Amino acid sequence: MPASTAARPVRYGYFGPAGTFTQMALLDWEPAAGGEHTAYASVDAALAAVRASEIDAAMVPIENSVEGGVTATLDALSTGSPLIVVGERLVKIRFVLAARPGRPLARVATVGTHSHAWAQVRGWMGANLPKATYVPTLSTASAALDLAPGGDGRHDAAVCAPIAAELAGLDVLADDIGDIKKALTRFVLVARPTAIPAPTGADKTTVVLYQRRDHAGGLMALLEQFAARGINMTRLESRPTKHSMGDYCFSVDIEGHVLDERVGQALTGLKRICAEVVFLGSYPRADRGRAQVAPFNSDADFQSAADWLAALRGLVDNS
Ligand SMILES: O=C(O)C(=O)C[C@]1(C(=O)O)C=C[C@@H](O)C=C1
Repeated sequence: MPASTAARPVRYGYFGPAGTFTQMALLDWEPAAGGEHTAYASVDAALAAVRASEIDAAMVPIENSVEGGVTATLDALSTGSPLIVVGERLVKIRFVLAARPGRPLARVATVGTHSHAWAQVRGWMGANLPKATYVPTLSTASAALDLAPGGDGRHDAAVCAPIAAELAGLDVLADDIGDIKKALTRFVLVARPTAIPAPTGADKTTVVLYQRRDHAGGLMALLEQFAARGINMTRLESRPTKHSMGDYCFSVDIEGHVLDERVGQALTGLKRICAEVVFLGSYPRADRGRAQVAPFNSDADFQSAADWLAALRGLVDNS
């Protein structure tokens, strides 16, 4: 998505407030100077604003290397009016424990943060503040902002990014408290389905698959569509459809672009056998990694096979 069109700058939204890791992802995509950046209090609110055309695109978290999928995002993308992912960013996660000036670590009994952040510091909390009670907040930055002058936070300390502690005027009681030092969160930029980004050779495609009916080997039949075309998957998650107990859909990321023959053919196969295939976009990979393609699945391989079939069909006597 270009930063601006001739008519006006692109209007971006993000899961905020200022100081979230999501804002860092958006600033990495598009420094604030070039466009409008609006903070939304939840993933749902940011995506609803895209759907309502209040903004052109929203940055939201989708996957963390420690805690896994961000279910609010997966669910909001798979239902409702169509949206597509037009890009992604990876952000290194570094957490601090921050409190109002003057409060020592020994007087921290309650800790506020986002549920995904809490899951990433549980070990540190167990070792350093074993009696602390967890207080869920909308985001890591809102946990910090609640403790700023005038804020109504009832927790004693926040787990947040260093920038969020700074913006809220808090003291850092402990730095780099994540249990896994190399933690990364993946964020996606989501827009209304206008133009799909052109292939770059290092792309990903995201789909949500709904089975026609639950049956033995059902998931295997879906995955075979990828395996048979040498396609590597980078994420697979099952999510309840919310219609009935035990009814699941599958959210999948694969390597490749909808214009790649092998991806197009796999999607065609899925469309045939699934009740519904929600296409959530083909977009450049943040890590620029090129697709692993099993032998004999290149565009040229598909083309020569198609030429062979066309030649055979050309011999059919239609008279
Ligand atoms: O609360 C934030 O700062 C966010 O951007 C959300 C979020 C997430 O949803 O996973 C992003 C990165 C961290 O892993 C923790 C929280």
